[in-house]
Amino acid sequence: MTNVRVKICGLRTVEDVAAVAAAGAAYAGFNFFAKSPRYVTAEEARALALTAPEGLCKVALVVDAEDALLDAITAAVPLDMLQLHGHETPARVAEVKARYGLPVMKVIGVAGEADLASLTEYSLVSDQILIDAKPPKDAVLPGGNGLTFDWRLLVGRKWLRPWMLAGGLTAGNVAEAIRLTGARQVDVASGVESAPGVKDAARIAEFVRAAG
Ligand SMILES: O=C(O)c1ccccc1N[C@@H]1O[C@H](COP(=O)(O)O)[C@@H](O)[C@H]1O
Repeated sequence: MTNVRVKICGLRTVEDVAAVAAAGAAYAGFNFFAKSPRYVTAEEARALALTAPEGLCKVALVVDAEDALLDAITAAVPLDMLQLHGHETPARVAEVKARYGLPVMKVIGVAGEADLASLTEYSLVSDQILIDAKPPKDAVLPGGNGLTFDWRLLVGRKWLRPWMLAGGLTAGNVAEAIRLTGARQVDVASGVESAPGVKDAARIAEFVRAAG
């Protein structure tokens, strides 16, 4: 385990989970957004989650999910956290947290200073905050696009909750992102893949090393 806690998101195979655990990442993310190349069904995620070693935090990524989907996911998959990656309001975040009894990480998409304004309000109802690049208006995916944002926006900031940095991180830029922002946790999806949705064990190991 490195000092900086790493989340590898969008795992689809047993080998992915093993690679994430072997590399020393702290979080393993399963993606339940159907349009994503990283999508897994609740049954697939259950099979993967059952192979995760104790201590690896298993996170379900959902986008504006209704209760029916969350009910199905939480019933099937042994989870440690929910990642809300859509337009969930603070009230919806609070509702999800209360209904499922799991820690909730709300995602804030950032393109400029103004996007940080909602962070305090979301911090009051979330256990963690994930700060990601805001997707382009015409993007199919609300995340996982391999896009960075201006990390200087985060310099010197303090928030009420633990937070994670995401958006276009790779083994080549993660150390600089951490140095600039002071992030103690980072998240990556596309930056450790050989093709969309295909994780690469060597890139995962390299990313975790570079973040450490
Ligand atoms: O990865 C996806 O396909 C995805 C789909 C829908 C919402 C979020 C998604 N991924 C999350 O996006 C960020 C950054 O991804 P990347 O490293 O820039 O590819 C990360 O938090 C993923 O969890």
